[in-house]
Amino acid sequence: MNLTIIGSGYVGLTTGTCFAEMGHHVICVDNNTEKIRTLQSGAIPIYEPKLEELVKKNVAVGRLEFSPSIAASIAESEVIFIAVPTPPNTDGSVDLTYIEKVAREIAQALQPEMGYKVIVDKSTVPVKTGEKVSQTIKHYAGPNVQFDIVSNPEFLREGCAVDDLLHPDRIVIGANSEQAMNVIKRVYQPIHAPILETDVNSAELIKHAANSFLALKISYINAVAKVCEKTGADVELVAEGIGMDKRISRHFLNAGLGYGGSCFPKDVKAFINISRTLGIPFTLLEEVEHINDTQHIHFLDRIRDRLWVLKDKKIAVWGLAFKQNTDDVRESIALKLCEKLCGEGAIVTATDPKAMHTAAPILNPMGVKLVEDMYECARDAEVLVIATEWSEYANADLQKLAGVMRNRIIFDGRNILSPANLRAVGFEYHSVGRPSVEEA
Ligand SMILES: NC(=O)c1ccc[n+]([C@@H]2O[C@H](COP(=O)([O-])OP(=O)(O)OC[C@H]3O[C@@H](n4cnc5c(N)ncnc54)[C@H](O)[C@@H]3O)[C@@H](O)[C@H]2O)c1
Ligand SMILES: O=c1ccn([C@@H]2O[C@H](COP(=O)(O)OP(=O)(O)O[C@H]3O[C@H](CO)[C@@H](O)[C@H](O)[C@H]3O)[C@@H](O)[C@H]2O)c(=O)[nH]1
Repeated sequence: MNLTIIGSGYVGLTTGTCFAEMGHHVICVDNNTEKIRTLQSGAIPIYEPKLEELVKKNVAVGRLEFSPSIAASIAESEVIFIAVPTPPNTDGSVDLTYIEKVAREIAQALQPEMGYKVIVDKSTVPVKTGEKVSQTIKHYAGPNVQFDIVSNPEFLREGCAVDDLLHPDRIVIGANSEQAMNVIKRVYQPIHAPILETDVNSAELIKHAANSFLALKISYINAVAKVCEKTGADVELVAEGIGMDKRISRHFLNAGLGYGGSCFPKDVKAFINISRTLGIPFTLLEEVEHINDTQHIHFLDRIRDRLWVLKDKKIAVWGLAFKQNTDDVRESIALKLCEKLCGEGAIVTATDPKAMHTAAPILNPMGVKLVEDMYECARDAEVLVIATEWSEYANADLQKLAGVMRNRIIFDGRNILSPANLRAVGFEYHSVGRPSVEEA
């Protein structure tokens, strides 16, 4: 099938590439001409495991192309996916100006002689956005243009997007016409996954409800972690114990510094706002957000309790990306922590295996020194803070680390190190919701 993806950012590029891998002919469009030039030159603007080789392979066989023009791409495509940003406004509502602009651009490009088109929203949008997109296209397109709107929310996780796209838990297709439903089912025909067929509104709501529920699990375990800290219980054992119940499951019960990234913070905010606008305040989600907003502050309080005054103390931070296996620092808790440490006058050095270039424009003005090598980053530090769950840090050479630090003190915000191993090397070790290993 011939597909166009409008928006060649994280979702557009990864889904477009995976659609090509599934055998479709895909044109990824973006209005950022610089990005399109980069992609056309063979470079990949984001770090995502397995993506580069798939892009190269599918470009080489002519299944994947990049274009700055919506109009030219739409003419050739049966299905048009929208994957543009839906960022938060200051009041938490969703900024839908990108979606509205694309709807107008599609409308202006559609011609009756092009035949029936399916326009699919892949961006995360408030319930009832599909209706607005449909009205907008009808309003701006000429008469006799035939199209349907479908909602097909995307559930990929950054860092494992390719596997998530090619082996998803489920595919949700929200369509109000059988014809549109059948077209999108053909798009996904090569994928072996259950398909949930819904109306457009339900599909849109599934995405916000799913992300908010996952965020709720994280805030829940982080709240439990605080109780563990006060009582000497171990949150890892508690998570295991509750997660063994299949109705709960162990997934997304990793206590830590809280959730970041381009999705959970904005989507929880959006769902709170959508519910409030509908006259049904979702106070449970307000608490989820509050727990997340205060989680890293509580962690910082614990560092301050240990060092007393942070001013002029050298603190090393391992991890800047919002999670492992990505160079994305959007809403990264690690950066918030760096900002607060700098704000108190600490001398902060930081490192990350992939996200130094994305973090640098934010951290350089704060005075954070970025150091490539993780051990050099920790040299002479009074405290090492682990802020992202990279496997490099989980597998750190503790003897080597002990040799470079001024004090052997670690604050592990992601619970990736083993207290027993740290005790053996003589580290003082503090983590989230687990008993500390005190100074030898
Ligand atoms: N990042 C994720 O992991 C993820 C996962 C699932 C869903 N989503 C949702 O997908 C949507 C896109 O997110 P993203 O992370 O890919 O954003 P992104 O910022 O990485 O990419 C969006 C792209 O759209 C382009 N764009 C904006 N306006 C355009 C226009 N008028 N014409 C053509 N291109 C245009 C931008 O230049 C950018 O390249 C959001 O709604 C997000 O919530 C994101
Ligand atoms: O048990 C956990 C799991 C995750 N996190 C944190 O939660 C954030 C988000 O992690 P993750 O969900 O793995 O990454 P995303 O790429 O943001 O993916 C989420 O957001 C996407 C965008 O909507 C959805 O498509 C995905 O299904 C959803 O998992 C990160 O800061 C993680 O460190 C925890 O603190 N504890």
